[in-house]
Amino acid sequence: MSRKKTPKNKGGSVPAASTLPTAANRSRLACSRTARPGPEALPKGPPQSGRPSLGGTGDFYDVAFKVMLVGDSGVGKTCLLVRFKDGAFLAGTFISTVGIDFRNKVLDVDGTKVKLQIWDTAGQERFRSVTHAYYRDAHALLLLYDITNKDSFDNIQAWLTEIQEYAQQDVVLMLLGNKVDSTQERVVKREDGEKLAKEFGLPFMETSAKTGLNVDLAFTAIAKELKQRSTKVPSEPHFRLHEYVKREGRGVSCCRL
Ligand SMILES: Nc1nc2c(ncn2[C@@H]2O[C@H](COP(=O)(O)OP(=O)(O)OP(=O)(O)O)[C@@H](O)[C@H]2O)c(=O)[nH]1
Ligand SMILES: [Mg+2]
Repeated sequence: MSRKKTPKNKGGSVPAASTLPTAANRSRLACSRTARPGPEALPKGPPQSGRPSLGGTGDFYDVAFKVMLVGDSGVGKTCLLVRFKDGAFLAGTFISTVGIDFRNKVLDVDGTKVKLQIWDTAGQERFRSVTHAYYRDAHALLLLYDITNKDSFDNIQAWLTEIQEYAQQDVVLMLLGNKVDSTQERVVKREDGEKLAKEFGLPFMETSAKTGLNVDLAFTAIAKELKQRSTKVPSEPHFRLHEYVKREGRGVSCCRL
């Protein structure tokens, strides 16, 4: 497998650099405190499918995939991405994402460099039409709710309907119950999350962008699944996403908070 390198500050042929948020806007992507790009900085259209020529940071990679973070406003999508990309949690005033933005991260999956282009969408209703356009090119979706916010959990079914309507049929989907560090404020039981996930046949984990619990695991699991789907090496043992997540996912009681 030949290894690709995307030039710095230059998108690959697809999507065109002009359709992507600028580097300046990307650097402003941060959880809670940072300013978000205004509507004028939004990509003009959805990125086209095609790999491995995604816009990038200059990292070498073998295969590349687009992952989207979706869910109600305030569930912690931006924080989850910042935790995964930078290993940080910036508590403070909540600044809602405007439109859509992305970050890249390359993971080593059993010797294969897997590049994830992770799209952080705005949960607010008024940006739905913008984000809908991006669903069809997504290879994977992380659907989040907030364990301290019942509405965000109740809205998961509506999100699934939306996903069914706009995403590819074979999109890899995972349900995440975020903010598991907030034990006092919990209103959605872990079992309820598990039950819902089972009902829809989804892998499920509880996460915390604040402590980092299961954050790397969620993205790694997605990367493993996507890599397997794209490379299909017969000698490699079959990767089973549900089992992996169940086996590797850690409960809140076992971890530092
Ligand atoms: N305790 C706790 N707070 C979190 C966690 N993740 C996010 N938050 C807080 O929740 C608020 C919303 O987080 P964001 O990541 O900006 O939410 P979002 O889903 O990106 O929201 P939109 O951009 O409006 O769609 C912020 O105040 C964060 O500090 C978490 O894991 N634990
Ligand atoms: Mg956000």
